[in-house]
Amino acid sequence: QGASSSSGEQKKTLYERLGGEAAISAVVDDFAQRVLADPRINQKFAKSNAPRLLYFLKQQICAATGGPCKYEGRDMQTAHRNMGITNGEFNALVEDLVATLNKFNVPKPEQDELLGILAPMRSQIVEVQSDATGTPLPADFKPAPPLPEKKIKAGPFPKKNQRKMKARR
Ligand code: HEM
Repeated sequence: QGASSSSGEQKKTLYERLGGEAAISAVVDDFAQRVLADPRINQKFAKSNAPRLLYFLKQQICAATGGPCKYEGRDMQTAHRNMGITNGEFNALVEDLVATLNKFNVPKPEQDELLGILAPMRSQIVEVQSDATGTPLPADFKPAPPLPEKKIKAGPFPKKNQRKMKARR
């Protein structure tokens, strides 16, 4: 694989190698189920709007892996502020993601590439340097509002004919 660029082959984006929109959507849905069932971290999600979270998570992963999306959510520090997320809880979330990636038979190189994209976000998300898990959500945490129904229905991925449609206007 390492020699592919010198021989002029096109390297597919991680987005394409993961399987594109349908695969990323299915992976995020499975991952979210695991997270919400994981007592090490699910308290943090108690007040949050799930459709909004899934929307932005899919859009962010699509964008970060070279897909056709633009991430329109809040930056990671702002989104996770005042949640008291620990290092141990960040690790637990990564474990849940790896379990999902294994379930979907995502090959190790692609898993490592995705985890490598997410790893630098740790310092923006973790507020408590501790291995503890299952720590409560601070009582004064205020979740972000739900997205408009229309936006959720349209989904986080650009419409396949969006470019054409815009040009005709
Ligand atoms: C690399 C790891 C992570 C990524 C890429 C990520 C990504 C995101 C994204 C894209 C959003 C939506 C932002 C928005 O609403 O504008 C979000 C929100 C949220 N994340 Fe994370 N996250 C990560 C780690 C974690 C961890 C470790 C926890 C808790 C254990 C967590 C808990 C939450 C919660 C509760 C929300 C909703 C916030 C609200 O309702 O205002 N995240 N995250």
